[in-house]
Amino acid sequence: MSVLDDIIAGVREDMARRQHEMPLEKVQERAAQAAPALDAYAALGGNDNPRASLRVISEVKRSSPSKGALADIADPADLARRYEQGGASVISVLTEARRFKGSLADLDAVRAAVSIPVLRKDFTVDPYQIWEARAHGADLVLLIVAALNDEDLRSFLDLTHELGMNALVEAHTAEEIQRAGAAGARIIGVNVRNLKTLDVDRSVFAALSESIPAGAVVVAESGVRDAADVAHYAAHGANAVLVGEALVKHNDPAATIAEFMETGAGAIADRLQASGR
Ligand SMILES: O=P(O)(O)OC[C@@H](O)[C@@H](O)c1c[nH]c2ccccc12
Repeated sequence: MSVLDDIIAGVREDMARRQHEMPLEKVQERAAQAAPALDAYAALGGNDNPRASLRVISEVKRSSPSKGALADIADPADLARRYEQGGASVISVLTEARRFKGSLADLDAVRAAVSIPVLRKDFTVDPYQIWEARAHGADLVLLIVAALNDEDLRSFLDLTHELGMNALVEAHTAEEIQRAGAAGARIIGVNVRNLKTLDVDRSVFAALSESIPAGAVVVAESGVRDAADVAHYAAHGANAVLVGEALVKHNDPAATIAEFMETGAGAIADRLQASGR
C-alpha cells in the first residue's frame, strides 16, 4: 500500500467515527448556520491583472509523514494570528490526525482567531468532509487529484462551489493538472512532494506550471525553505506558495512571510517585464 493509500484508510476510519457521532443532516444544519465563506480566489489575487503579488498560504502543521514531529503548536490560534499579521493571504490548517496531528478543533481555533480565508487541509474522499469543513467555518478545502476519480473530483468541486467555498486542487503531474482544469478547478496547486514516495523535487514545479489553464491561481506547494525557493517558484509562474515546515520552525513567522512576499513580488516583476507586460 502506498503512503497515500495508507493515510486515506485511516482518514476513512476516523470519518466513520465522526459520522456515527454526528450524522450528515446535523452537519448540514451547522453549515447552514455558519458565516458565509470568504472569497479565497480573490484573496489569492485571482482577479488581479496582472497578478503582481506573491501570496503566501501559511500552514499550521505539527507533524508530517516524511519528517515526523515538526513543532508542538500548543496554541494554533496564536500562530495563525502571527501569520495574518505577517501578511498571509490564507491560513491552511491540517486536520488529519494520525500523520499530521491536526484536528477540527485546530480549525475552529484558527477560524475564530483570524479574518482571512482558512483552508481545511485534509484528504478529502467523501462529501461529508466538505460539509464538515463548511460547518467549521472553512473557506477552502483541499482536493487531491491523485486520490479521486474524475466523477468524484467534479462532484466534490461542484459541492464545494455550491457551499460558497473554493478548493485548492492539488496535482503532481501534467495529466492531473489537465484533470483538475477539466473538472473546473480555479485554484490549482502543484505539490512537489510526491505523495507516494514523499520525496521533494522542486524542479517539478517549473516543468508543470505552464500547463495550468489561464485564469486559475497557480500555487506552488511544499519544499519552501527560504526566500530563494520562493523566488524560484515565483519566477516560474507561481501566484502563491504554500508553506508549512519553514514557518512552524521559525521563531518569527510573520517576518518570514513578509520577506517571502517581498522577494516573490520582485521575482514576479522580473518575469512580467521579461514577458513584455
Ligand atoms: O512543510 P512544507 O514542505 O512547506 O509543505 C507544506 C504543504 O505543501 C504540505 O503540507 C502539503 C501539500 N499537500 C499536502 C497534502 C496533504 C498533507 C500535506 C500537504
